[in-house]
Amino acid sequence: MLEEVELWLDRHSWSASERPLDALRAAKRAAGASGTVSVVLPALNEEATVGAIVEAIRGELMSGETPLVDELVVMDSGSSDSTSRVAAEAGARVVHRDSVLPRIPVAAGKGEVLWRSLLVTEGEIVCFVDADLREFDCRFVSGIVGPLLTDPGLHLVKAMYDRPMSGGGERGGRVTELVARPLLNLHWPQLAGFVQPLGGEYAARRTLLERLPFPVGYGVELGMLVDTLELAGLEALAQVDVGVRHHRNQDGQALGRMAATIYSTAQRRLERGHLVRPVLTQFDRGSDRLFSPTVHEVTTEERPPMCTIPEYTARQRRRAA
Ligand SMILES: O=c1ccn([C@@H]2O[C@H](COP(=O)(O)OP(=O)(O)O)[C@@H](O)[C@H]2O)c(=O)[nH]1
Ligand SMILES: O=C(O)[C@@H](COP(=O)(O)O)O[C@H]1O[C@H](CO)[C@@H](O)[C@H](O)[C@H]1O
Repeated sequence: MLEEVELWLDRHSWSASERPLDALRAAKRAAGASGTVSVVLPALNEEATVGAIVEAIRGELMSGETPLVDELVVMDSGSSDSTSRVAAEAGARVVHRDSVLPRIPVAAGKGEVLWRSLLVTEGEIVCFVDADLREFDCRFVSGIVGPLLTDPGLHLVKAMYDRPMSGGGERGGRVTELVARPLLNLHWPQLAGFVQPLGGEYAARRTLLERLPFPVGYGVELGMLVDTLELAGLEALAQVDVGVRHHRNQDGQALGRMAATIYSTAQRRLERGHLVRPVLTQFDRGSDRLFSPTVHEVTTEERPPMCTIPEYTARQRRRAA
C-alpha cells in the first residue's frame, strides 16, 4: 500500500461515533448557508424499502431545533411499482426523472438520476443513499455528512460498512471485490484505502459534484471516485465507518452487467475515449437445455458536468441573486 494511503487511512478514515450528532448540529449552525444538506434517494422499484428510509431520516434528521438535513428527495428512476406513492406518503419530495431537464432525453440508470438530482435540489452538501437498504440507520447519513460540516478541506466522504449477503454465506460487495477493488489498486492505487469504493452512500459538496461527469449507469461510483481524485486530490476524500449495510442483492448475471459497465467506466478514464467494445454476451440454458447467448449493451454514456448545463447555471445565478 502506498505510504500516502497509509497516512490517509490514519487521518481520513473514521468511525461515525467520533462525531456525535450534537457536535454535528453545532457545526451545521456555524456553517450557515454552506452547510445546507440535501439527501437524495435514487429509486427504481423500491416500494418495499423506500418508506422506512424516508421516515427514519425525517424523524431523526429533519426535526428538532437544528435539523441536520434540510431537504429529502426521492428520484423515481422509472419505477413500475408504487415507489413514488410510498415515498410521498412517508414524507419525501418525489421527483420523476422525466420531469427534470426534459430537453435531454432520459437514459436508464442510477447515475442518470443522481446527475439530474443536482438540478432539483438546493443543498450545498448532497448526500446519496440507496433506497433498497434494510435496517437503515441514520448514521448512514450523519456519519458521511458530518465531516463535510466540520472539515472544509473535504469534498467527498464515502460510507464504509460490513456487507453481509441476505441469506448468509459469502459477503456482499461482489463487484467491489472482483472488479472495482482490483481495478483501483492496479490503476489508481491512491484509492486503495477505500473499504467500499462502490458503496451507494456518500456525501459531497455541490461545488464538486457540478464539475464532475456522471456515468449514467452503475459506473457512477467508480467514475466519481477516480474523477474526484484527479480533480481535487486524495486529501479531499474521506470515509466513515457506519456499521453494517443490508440491501437487496442482485443475481450474478445482473452483477455481470454492472461489472461490464464499471469496467468500461474505468477503461474510459484509463484511455480517455478509447473504449473497448461496450457489449456483453451472457449465457443461459434454453428450453432445449442448450446454452443460449443474450447480448447486452454495456452503458457507456456519460453526462457532462452539470455546471456546463445552461438551465443549471441560470438557476444558480437566480439563487445567488
Ligand atoms: O436504473 C437504476 C438502477 C438502480 N437505481 C437505484 O440505485 C440504488 C442502487 O441500485 P441497486 O440496488 O440495483 O444496486 P446494488 O446495490 O445491487 O449494487 C437503488 O436505490 C436503486 O433503486 C436507480 O435509481 N436506477
Ligand atoms: O458493491 C458491489 O459489489 C455492488 C453489489 O453488491 P452486492 O454484491 O449485491 O452486495 O453494490 C454496489 O455497487 C453499485 C455500483 O457501484 C452501487 O451503485 C451500489 O450502490 C452498491 O450497492
